[in-house]
Amino acid sequence: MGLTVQKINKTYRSGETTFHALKDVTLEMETGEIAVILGPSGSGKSTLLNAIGGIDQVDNGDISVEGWNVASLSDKESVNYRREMIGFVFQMNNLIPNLTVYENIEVAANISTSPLKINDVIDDVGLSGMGDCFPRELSGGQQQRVSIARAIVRKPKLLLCDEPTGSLDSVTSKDILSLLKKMNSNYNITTLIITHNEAISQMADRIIQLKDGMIDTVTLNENIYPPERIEW
Ligand SMILES: Nc1ncnc2c1ncn2[C@@H]1O[C@H](COP(=O)(O)OP(=O)(O)OP(=O)(O)O)[C@@H](O)[C@H]1O
Repeated sequence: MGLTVQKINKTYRSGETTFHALKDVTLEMETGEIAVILGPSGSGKSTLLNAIGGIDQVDNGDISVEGWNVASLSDKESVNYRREMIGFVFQMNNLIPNLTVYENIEVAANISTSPLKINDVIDDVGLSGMGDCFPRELSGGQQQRVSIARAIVRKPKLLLCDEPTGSLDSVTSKDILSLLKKMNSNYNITTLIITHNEAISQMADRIIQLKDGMIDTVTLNENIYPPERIEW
């Protein structure tokens, strides 16, 4: 079933002015794919991701994610949709500073009916033995690993990443992208990554270029590189 977005429009209004942030955006992804959304600042990348993630409503059009009709969910249904279907990873990891690594992941696990085992996820993201650490004791890359663990523990079907390597150096970025690739393969999670960094598109099955709120191009990538071999 995957993901289908059909002719969605989103306008922001403030006072007299209206800004058309998404214009007839149509795209699709198959289950288990990795797609990258590229585009200049202000082209609508986050608006699109937030609409797909059920954080923000669109004006019209359809969004379907593994059978959920996202554009027509009530507030309560969209809470369930996000809880059952979506994992988010942001540039700023938003970890809770006075909770340990284990507890940060536990908070997310507790809102799921059948989460993964927290210690297994800690191992999966390469933080074995660090469950008792506090975020301030970790590097930026390790903190981002915790936020990926927090997203994964609820077994989402769709992982939405907004500039997941935006504050990391190139070596650490590749590590984080490798981890996202591993999670994508291990759990068959459809993965959508927003980035400013065109190099990241080398690891994606599908490259979506946005321009002025519209889809500029969609390219199916035939030469996929593992993240560690990306030319930065
Ligand atoms: N809440 C809002 N109210 C008014 N305008 C908004 C709002 N959110 C976004 N916009 C506008 O919509 C356009 C698209 O914003 P969006 O954040 O989706 O772009 P982006 O491609 O993700 O940019 P960036 O790469 O800088 O994060 C921008 O021009 C932005 O100013």
